[in-house]
Amino acid sequence: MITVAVAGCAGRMGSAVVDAVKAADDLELVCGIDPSCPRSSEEGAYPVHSSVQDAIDAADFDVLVDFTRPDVVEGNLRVALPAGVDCVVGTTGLSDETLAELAALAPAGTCLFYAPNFTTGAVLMMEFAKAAAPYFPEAEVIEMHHCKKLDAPSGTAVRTAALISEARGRDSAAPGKETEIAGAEGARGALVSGVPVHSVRSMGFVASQEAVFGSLGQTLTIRHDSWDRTSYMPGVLLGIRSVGERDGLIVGLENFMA
Ligand SMILES: NC(=O)C1=CN([C@@H]2O[C@H](COP(=O)(O)OP(=O)(O)OC[C@H]3O[C@@H](n4cnc5c(N)ncnc54)[C@H](OP(=O)(O)O)[C@@H]3O)[C@@H](O)[C@H]2O)C=CC1
Ligand SMILES: O=C(O)C1=N[C@H](C(=O)O)C[C@H](O)C1
Repeated sequence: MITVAVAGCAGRMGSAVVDAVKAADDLELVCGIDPSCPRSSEEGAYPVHSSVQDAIDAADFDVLVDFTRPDVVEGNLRVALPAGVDCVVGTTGLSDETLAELAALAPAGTCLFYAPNFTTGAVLMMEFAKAAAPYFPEAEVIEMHHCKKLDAPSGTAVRTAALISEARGRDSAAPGKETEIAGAEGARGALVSGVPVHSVRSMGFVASQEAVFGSLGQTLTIRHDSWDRTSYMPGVLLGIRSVGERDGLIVGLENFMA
């Protein structure tokens, strides 16, 4: 049995993870961590703590899952990793440098696993974008999310841009040569790893992304949509089941996909 604590258990993702862990025969939900936690406390089915330190003081668990906030996750990991708790992190907004620094806080045998996106479809979308990148001089990323998302651009878009940039080894030719219209700066998006990234926030979306490639007389669009947060759960459970056998920093669900 793998024992699990879920940070952000009252949130959109955290509450779905709680349900998925409870439904899995080989996993045991030890507690949640969430200072607001209305849903969990009402249900009363499992203890909910207001900090990771309180959770560690109260009970042992093998894995901490974190779906909290970009301004909270680092503090949670600074407590959990030195205590030797394997961490499965979906919260976006941490830089590569910070992830490496946090992983170094953990004793040998402890794993920090971060996936900017836990859906198999988004992992494949990024792999296909990486494969296409060398063949197209232009590439741009458009990501579309629900209005309550706190960060922009999305973690998936940042990772996709980095993969495109690595695969083609040069910046896009497009941005920077246009005349900016006063009051409309930013129309060409944010340059991430040399790739323009555009963020849309609207009701109706959960999470969608297009990687748009262009060359002479042709475009290639690679698109992924998550229409429901259940799409992330198989990947999160795979991460929980896999981290115990791994060590150090691992970035990306592709590392565990067969
Ligand atoms: N990697 C992936 O596949 C995915 C990643 N995400 C990422 O996950 C993160 C969470 O997203 P989402 O579930 O939509 O956000 P929510 O705002 O719905 O959930 C976050 C929860 O964390 C709580 N929280 C705040 N501070 C703490 C703390 N110190 N300890 C524990 N919990 C805390 C929040 O409480 P309060 O509301 O009171 O602040 C809230 O209940 C985001 O960074 C998002 O980008 C989302 C979907 C998929
Ligand atoms: O906040 C979200 O909802 C999502 N966040 C992740 C990201 O920033 O890429 C993953 C997915 O896009 C949903």
